[in-house]
Amino acid sequence: MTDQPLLSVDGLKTQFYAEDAVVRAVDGISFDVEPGEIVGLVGESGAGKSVAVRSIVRMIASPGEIVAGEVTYDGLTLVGFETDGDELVPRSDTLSESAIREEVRGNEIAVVFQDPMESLNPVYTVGHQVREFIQLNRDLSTADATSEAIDMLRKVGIPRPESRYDDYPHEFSGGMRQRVLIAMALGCEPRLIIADEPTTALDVTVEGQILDLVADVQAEFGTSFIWVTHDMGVVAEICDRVNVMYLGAIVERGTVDEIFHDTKHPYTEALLGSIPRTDREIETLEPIAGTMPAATDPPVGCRFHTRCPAAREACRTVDPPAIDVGEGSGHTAACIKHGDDAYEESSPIETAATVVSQDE
Ligand SMILES: Nc1ncnc2c1ncn2[C@@H]1O[C@H](COP(=O)(O)OP(=O)(O)OP(=O)(O)O)[C@@H](O)[C@H]1O
Ligand code: NI
Repeated sequence: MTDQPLLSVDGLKTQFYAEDAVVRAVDGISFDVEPGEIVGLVGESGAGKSVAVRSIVRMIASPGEIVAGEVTYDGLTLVGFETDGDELVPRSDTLSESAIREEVRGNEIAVVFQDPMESLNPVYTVGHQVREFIQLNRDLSTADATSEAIDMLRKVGIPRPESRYDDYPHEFSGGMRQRVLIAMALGCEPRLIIADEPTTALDVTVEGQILDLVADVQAEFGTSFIWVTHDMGVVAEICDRVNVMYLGAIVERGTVDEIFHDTKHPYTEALLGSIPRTDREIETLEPIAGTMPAATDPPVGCRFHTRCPAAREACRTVDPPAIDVGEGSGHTAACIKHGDDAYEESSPIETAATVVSQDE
């Protein structure tokens, strides 16, 4: 492909500073989003998904800080650093926070966060906010924007949108508020929508409706999406490509087909095994052994080795790079099982996963 990616994330690192520890929430992730594609970001709770997408649009508040990496969107530098002596400092071409707020967020990139109240103003009616948001981003008369707002509210499954238009956010349930945010995002026709688990709180019927709507929008406008979820079922339904995240890092990346049918990373495998799928018996579901270590103190070597069923001695020392495991398709796995002699030559170690299976 000669096309430039719409969004490019390279080596992004974001940390939080606690009293006596540094939380390495996002620890050097890289991925691209091509025009018109839906990219999944999937992983367990605490993997760093929300911090990653917030970093992309520079919505990290103190005590958090983006400390390294680059994010470019359509030629604009959203995050960029250069060295100054032995320090990394923001590069001069990096957009200011106000420029990102005014020129990028909303009209170019719409963001749907996990908590809808973060984005809704309690003192204005829902309809007013949706209409204003649409008008801010599209050249529509108030009358046209009002009917567009009502139309979008209907499309995301809000019953009687004409009368709900004049209700305030607190008169909506959490699920309804989440749908309002999705309506806002879709209604302003951005080129990229970043959605952070927007359907997790909704029931499966509504979730299905919204995923269908996303597919329609994608087909009609060629909109790109980053879809954050911990649900592999959602990934299978709407994503083109997937990034699997564990403890601040992307451990496997590939097309949906590669991730599901040619799984290369033991974490992805465990994740798939722990989640209900229509093609598996419920009885075969197994939770991922052990718990994710704290992001203040990620394991040395491979960050997944403490829970990995396939871990060997070498996994304690080698921090695995993303290894190309496809045939030039971009399928990568950060696991030394694939093509590192050190793995072959070292012996299996006891981990949360192997101890559990011995107990059975
Ligand atoms: N404001 C904060 N201060 C300190 N640590 C934080 C803050 N926000 C997030 N973290 C830490 O960053 C890490 C990643 O959190 P994040 O919310 O990105 O995970 P997630 O993958 O989105 O999880 P979930 O699926 O539960 O939403 C966690 O260890 C979390 O505790
Ligand atoms: Ni999150």
